[in-house]
Amino acid sequence: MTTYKSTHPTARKIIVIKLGGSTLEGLNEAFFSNFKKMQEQGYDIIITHGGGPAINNELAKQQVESHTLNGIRVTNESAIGIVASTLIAKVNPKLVYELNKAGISAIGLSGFDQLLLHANYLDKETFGYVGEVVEVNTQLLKTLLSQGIIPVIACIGVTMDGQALNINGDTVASAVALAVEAESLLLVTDVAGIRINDKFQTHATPSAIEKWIDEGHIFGGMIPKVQGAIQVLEAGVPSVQIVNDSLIGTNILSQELSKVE
Ligand SMILES: Nc1ncnc2c1ncn2[C@@H]1O[C@H](COP(=O)(O)OP(=O)(O)O)[C@@H](O)[C@H]1O
Ligand SMILES: CC(=O)N[C@@H](CCC(=O)OP(=O)(O)O)C(=O)O
Repeated sequence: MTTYKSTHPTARKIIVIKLGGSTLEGLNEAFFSNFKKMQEQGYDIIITHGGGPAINNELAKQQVESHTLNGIRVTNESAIGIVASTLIAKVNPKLVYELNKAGISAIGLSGFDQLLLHANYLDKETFGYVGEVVEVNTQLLKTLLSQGIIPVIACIGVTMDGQALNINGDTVASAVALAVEAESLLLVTDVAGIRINDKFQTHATPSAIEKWIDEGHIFGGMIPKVQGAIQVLEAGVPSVQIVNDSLIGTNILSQELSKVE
């Protein structure tokens, strides 16, 4: 079993919460009040977000083609500008506004801010302008957290020569959770966790997840979620959950729970 040993200098533990684009329109003050409770319980919160539906709308409006491969958007030269401007100039400020209105001190960021998400091309031939995270500027995040400010991160990375790259929101959430040695990663989406044969799973192990992907029970946007979840769990983040906006969902466990009679 992997043991988790934090080298984080502050006593407060960090929860990384990823808000899926599928959920952003429906979030309300009741949901945001969960964040206040977490802060009162002594947790620092970092929010990352996607924006798949907003990006789809904008691409359609501008008649730019895009498709996904295993939940990752193949992003051509015309699409990257639209993806970046939708996430950074529309989705991110709207969410930051809602948070501040709900009394939560939040600041909007993308990978460009103090090289927050330094990225390289994932595989330019296959995916185009899609990134993988090379390094997260954890110092910037910790500085904001120490002031009681919640960083709200749009999933756009930047190369060393200033090219914006599209990174899946779940991948960014996992990279940030790993980098800050989070206590917990919450992936908030539009379903109550992983559903297999019409049954939502309360827990899932990496081996079961791999089987479900192979059998086609897990597909599309759920793939980067479970892959990120397994990666961070194996690297020592103690708790990873895929949940809906009532925070009901699947706990991803590093190994099978022993059966309770
Ligand atoms: N086994 C599964 N259980 C639940 N949802 C699944 C599963 N496989 C694929 N999905 C799909 O994944 C979607 C969530 O991913 P996505 O649309 O990318 O959401 P988000 O915008 O929150 O990242 C669900 O709405 C569902 O259509
Ligand atoms: C490379 C890649 O797939 N990027 C995603 C980024 C947005 C995202 O992840 O949005 P959700 O949270 O709604 O899934 C995209 O272009 O849709």
